[in-house]
Amino acid sequence: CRDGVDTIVAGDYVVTMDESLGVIEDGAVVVDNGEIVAVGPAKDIYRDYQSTHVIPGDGRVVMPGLINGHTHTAMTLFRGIADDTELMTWLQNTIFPLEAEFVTPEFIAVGAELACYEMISSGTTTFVDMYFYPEVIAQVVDSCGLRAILAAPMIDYPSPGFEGWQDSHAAGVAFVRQWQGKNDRITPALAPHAPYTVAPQHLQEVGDSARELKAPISIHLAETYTELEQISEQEGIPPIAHALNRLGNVRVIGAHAVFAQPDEFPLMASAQFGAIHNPTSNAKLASGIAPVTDMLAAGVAVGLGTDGAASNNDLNMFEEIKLAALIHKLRDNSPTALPAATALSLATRSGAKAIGLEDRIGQLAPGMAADLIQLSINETRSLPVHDIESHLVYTADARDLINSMVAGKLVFHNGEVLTIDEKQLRRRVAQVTESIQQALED
Ligand SMILES: CSC[C@H]1O[C@@H](n2cnc3c(O)ncnc32)[C@H](O)[C@@H]1O
Ligand SMILES: [Zn+2]
Repeated sequence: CRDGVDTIVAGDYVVTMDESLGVIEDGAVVVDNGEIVAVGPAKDIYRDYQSTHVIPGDGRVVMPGLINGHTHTAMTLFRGIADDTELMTWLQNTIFPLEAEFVTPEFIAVGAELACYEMISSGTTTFVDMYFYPEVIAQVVDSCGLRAILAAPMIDYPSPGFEGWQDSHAAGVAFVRQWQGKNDRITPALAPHAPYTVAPQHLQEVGDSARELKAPISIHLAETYTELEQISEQEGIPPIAHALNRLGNVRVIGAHAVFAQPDEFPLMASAQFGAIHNPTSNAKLASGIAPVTDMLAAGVAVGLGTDGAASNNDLNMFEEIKLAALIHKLRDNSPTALPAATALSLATRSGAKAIGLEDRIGQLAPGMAADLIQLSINETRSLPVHDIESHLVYTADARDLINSMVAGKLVFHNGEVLTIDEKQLRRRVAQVTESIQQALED
């Protein structure tokens, strides 16, 4: 009997997302030193391990923490400020001007903490972000305990903190150098905004920098039909092929891929590429529905994201999982198009592959980081539970969250975010909101 492990987390079900372990009934997960050391039937775990910290499992399910593959954290402060327009109008007429006026390091500190609060309380344990002042976001992530890939924005146009390409590129490289190897939970990355805001030779420069730094890239790709038309006309090939050709052999996390073309799929599947599907944002901006089932069938790694809270308007991954499971049935005119298990995988195992962290997260198995969530399956409003995967996709939501753990440390317990001072956060959000509202009235 091995005693003294940090934590044992039990569940009526442990949904491992691991191919051989599958779903374990009456199971438990053993956590030590930030990692999972064993997963199995609870009776075996209690026979083999002891801990002073045992989280009981009656009426609960344990699963991998959710992975949000595409966010713009501090856009939480623009929630609901510009609804019901299409992407280019939304960006150019509203969002870019708002960002020019309001985005400062203090704005980012408040907005990013608000985003982390929301993600922690809705079961996300890892996210991939692309927003201004990533060094400020990194401090927030460091202290709130989440895991993140934080990508420094690069764009050819003036934007908060930058004149244009040269200084945004230099700042991105400096950010990666500053944060690489500093915190196990934080992977610094580079974020050329999109093929329509970053010139082809600049994409090539980012690719070179990313290779030199061994850093991943996050980029918006093929989000709208306008982008497909514009890039195809300018470059003679569609946006994803264009970006991957220019960026070269480097890990690329491509947000949206709504207009991914079938003849791009083989390249997407063979490159170090992941497509992040953002169903709510794509629906709200009327961009379209990404060909997720076709990409999966072609072997492309696909993850799931919310996008920023200004185009969603929240960061709740349970909504994305359910919406993905529903809209692909409609798109493909088939109820079996995206089964519950596949939808769950987009936010866990497949999502981890799409962002290049499949060796650390996305499954509950020995050797993986101890990033997991425990949800109630005993709420009267959602009884009974006949099929746990169906329950997690179509019925469960953030209200069911009981515990959330990242790298072996609890960040959420019984309705409380343990790593963020909620009262102080609310005061800071109120101050920024008032200043935005005042400026908009003037
Ligand atoms: C360069 S930092 C990120 C930049 O992207 C903007 N943005 C937010 N959502 C989207 C989207 O869906 N497509 C393209 N660009 C988006 C954000 O406002 C920042 O300016
Ligand atoms: Zn985005």
